[in-house]
Amino acid sequence: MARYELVKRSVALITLTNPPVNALSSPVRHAIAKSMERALSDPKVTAVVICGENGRFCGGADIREFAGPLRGPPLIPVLDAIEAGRKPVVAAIEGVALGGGFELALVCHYRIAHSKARLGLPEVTLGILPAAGGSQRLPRLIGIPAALELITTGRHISAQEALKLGIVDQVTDQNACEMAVEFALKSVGKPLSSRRVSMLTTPCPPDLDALLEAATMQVKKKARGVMAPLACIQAVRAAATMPFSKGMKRESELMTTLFNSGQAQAFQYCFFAQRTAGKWTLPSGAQWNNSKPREIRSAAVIGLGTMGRGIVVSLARVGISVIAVESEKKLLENGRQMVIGMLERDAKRRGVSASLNLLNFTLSLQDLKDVDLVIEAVFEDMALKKRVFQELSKVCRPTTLLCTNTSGLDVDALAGVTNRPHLVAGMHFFSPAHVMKLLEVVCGPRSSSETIATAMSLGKKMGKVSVAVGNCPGFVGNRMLKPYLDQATFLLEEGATPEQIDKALEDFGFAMGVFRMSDLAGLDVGWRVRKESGLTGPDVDSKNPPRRRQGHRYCPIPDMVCEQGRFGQKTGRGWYMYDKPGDTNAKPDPLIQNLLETYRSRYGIQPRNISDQEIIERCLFVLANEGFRILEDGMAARPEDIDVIYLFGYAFPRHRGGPMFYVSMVGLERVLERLEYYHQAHPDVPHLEPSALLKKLVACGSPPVQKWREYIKTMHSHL
Ligand SMILES: CCCCCCCC/C=C\C/C=C/C(=O)SCCNC(=O)CCNC(=O)[C@H](O)C(C)(C)COP(=O)(O)OP(=O)(O)OC[C@H]1O[C@@H](n2cnc3c(N)ncnc32)[C@H](O)[C@@H]1OP(=O)(O)O
Repeated sequence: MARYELVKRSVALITLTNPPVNALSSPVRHAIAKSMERALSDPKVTAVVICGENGRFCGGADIREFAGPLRGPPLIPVLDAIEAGRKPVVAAIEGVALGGGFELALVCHYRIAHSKARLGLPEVTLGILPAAGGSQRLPRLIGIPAALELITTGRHISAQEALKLGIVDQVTDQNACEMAVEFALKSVGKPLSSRRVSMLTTPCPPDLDALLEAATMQVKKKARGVMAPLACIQAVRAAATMPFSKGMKRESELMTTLFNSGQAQAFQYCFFAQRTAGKWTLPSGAQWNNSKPREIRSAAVIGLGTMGRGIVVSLARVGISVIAVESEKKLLENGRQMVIGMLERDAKRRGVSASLNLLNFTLSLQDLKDVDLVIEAVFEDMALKKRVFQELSKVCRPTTLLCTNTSGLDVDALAGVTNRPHLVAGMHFFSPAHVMKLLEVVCGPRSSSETIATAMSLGKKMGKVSVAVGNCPGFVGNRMLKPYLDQATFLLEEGATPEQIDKALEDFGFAMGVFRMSDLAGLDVGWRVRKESGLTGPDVDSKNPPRRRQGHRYCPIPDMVCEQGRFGQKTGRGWYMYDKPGDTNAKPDPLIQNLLETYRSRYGIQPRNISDQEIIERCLFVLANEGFRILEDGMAARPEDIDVIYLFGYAFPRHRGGPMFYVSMVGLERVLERLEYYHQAHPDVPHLEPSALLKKLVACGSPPVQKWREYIKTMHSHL
C-alpha cells in the first residue's frame, strides 16, 4: 500500500500504491505511518519524498470507508507526525492531490507539483469538510478569502494557480518525483519551523465578519438546505480566530455533525451512483467492459432547434467535426449564427479558441454520406422522424450509426424503418444540451452492443453523465415526470396554489418548484404532447372540460392556462406573471388564483388546506413509485441509474441523493403506508397505487438501496 526505498543514498522515497487513485485507505495510512517512522529513525535518511504510483499523488480518503466504523490508524495523527518530523518532507504531486491527499501535501514541508496536476478540497461535494486539518491549515497558508472560496466550492485548481496562491513551491514539466528528490536534498539542514503550516498565524482580514457573512449568504442561496458549505465557513472562522489545536477540535465537531446529518451519506451515495451508472449491461451479456466503442470523428445533427444547436456545440467543442442540417434556408442561417455565437461564448469562457472550422451547414441530407454518426433532433413527430430515418438509411454509408434525440418516442419503431436496426439507438439530451450533463442512451431491443458502447463513450467524451435506459414511452426521466406533474396539478384542484407547491419543493431543496420550472421550460411543449396523445384538443369542451381522460383522473387546468396564450416566461405569463416576456422574476398572478377559484366552484370542489408534507409526499413518493415500476419493467438497471438521471437531468437536490435514495432514507415502510393512504383517497389515480417492487422490498425488511438489485427479478430485462 506504500513502497519504501532509499534513493540517492539519503532520501527516503515513499510511494503510495493503492490504485486507481491511491486513496488513503486503512492499509495506506498504516503504511505511511510505518514508512515515516522508519525514515525518521534511520540515520542514513536526511530527507523524505512522498509521491503516488501511476502518476497520481492521492485522491483523498477512501470514501467507501466512511460507510463503516473507523478501522486502522486515524489520519490526523499520521499527518501530524509528518509535519512534526525533524527531516524535510517534500510532496511530489502528479495527477491529483484531492481532499485528504491535499491535506497530506499540506503537512509536508515543501510541495512540488507537475504542471498538469490538479489540487483541491472537494469534501464539500461529499457533504463533509476537510477534516484532516485542511480547514485549519489552508487558511494559514493562503489567507481567509482564497481558502474560503476553495473550501466552500470544492473547486479543483491547476498547479499554476496553486503556485500563484502559494500552495505549492515549484511547478515542473519534468518528473515531479525526481525534481522533489533533488529539492529534498537541497533542503537538508534548513530550518523547518516556518515550513510547518500549523505553526503559521492565519492572516486575518479586518472585515472578517462581513466576509464570512457574505459567504454564508452566497452558499445559502446557491445550495438551499445544504449543511456542508455552512460548516466549512464555520471551520474557516475557527482557523481565523482560534489557535490551531482549538481550531482542529472545532473542525472535528463540525465533521461529526455533518457525518450524523444524513446529508453526507446522500452526497457520497451520489458520488458512487454516478460512477456505477457508467457500467451498463445488455441482456445479451454485453457490457461496459467487454464491448468496444467505435471512434467517432465526424457527426451530423439534423434540426437546428434549441436541442439541435446544443448538440452541435457539445460535439464540436470536443473536436468532432459536425455537419448541421436544416430544412429551410432561413432556419439554417439562423441556426448557424446561434451555434457560432454559442461556441464563441463557450470558448471565451474556457479560455480556448472556438472550433468553428469543424462546422459545416447544409440543407441537404445527401451531404451526410460519410459521417460516422447522425443525431436526429427534428420536431417530436413520429411520422417526420420516420421519414428522416428512411432517408438517412438510403444516404448514409451502411456502417453509420443513426441516433435519435427523441424525448420519449419509440426508438425501435425508428430502427424498424432503417436498413440497419442494430445501429440505431436513442441519445436523449436535456435542454440546453450544451449545458445539461445528462444523456439517456436508449437501448432498443435491436441496438447492438457496439452501438450502445459508442453512444455511451461519445456521451462521456462530451462530458455528459450517460445512463443506459430501456425503450419505453418517456424512457426513465420523462416517464417518471408525468405522475409527478399530475400530482402537482391535482393538488391545485384540491386547494393549493402554484406558489405554495413551489415553496414546499424549494424548501425540500429543489432550486425551482415545479410550476416555476414549467414556466422556464415553456408550457406549450407539454400541451402539444397532450394534444397528440388525445388528452386535450378540439374534441374536448374547452368551457367544461371533463376531469377524466382515458379512464383516469385528469386535470385540465394546464390546458386552460395554455388556451389563454400563457406559455411561461417567454410570453411573460404562465403559472406566474412576469414584467415582460423573457423576464425571470416570477410573481403570483391574481388571474391564476381567479382561474383556480372559478374552476373549483364549477366542479363543486371545496378547497382544503394542504400541508407541505402532503405536497412533498404526493409529488415525490409518486415519482419514486414510478421509479420502482421502471425497475420492475427492466427499463433501468438499478436505482442508482434512476437517481443519477434525476440528479443531472431534473436538478433533484443532491443532498437528498435522488428520488430512490430519498425514499430509502424516509423508510420504505412509511412510503408504502402513505401511498396506500393516498391511493385510497384517490382511487382513480393508478400512479398512487404502490408498486409490486415497493411492496416486495418492504416484505423483505426494506434492504438498503444498494441491495435492491438483488430483489428485482424482471421477466423482460431491457438492460
Ligand atoms: C465522526 C466522523 C469523524 C471522521 C473524522 C475523519 C477525519 C478526517 C478524514 C478524512 C478527511 C478527508 C476526506 C477526503 O479526502 S474525502 C475524499 C476527497 N476526494 C475526492 O473527493 C476525490 C474523489 N475522486 C475523484 O474526484 C475522481 O475519482 C478522481 C479525479 C480522483 C479521478 O477521476 P477519474 O479518473 O475519472 O476516475 P473515477 O472517478 O472514475 O474513479 C476511479 C475509481 O476510483 C474510485 N475512487 C475515486 N476516488 C476515490 C476515493 N477517494 N475513495 C474511494 N474510491 C475512489 C471511484 O469510485 C472509481 O471506482 P469504480 O467505480 O469502482 O471504478
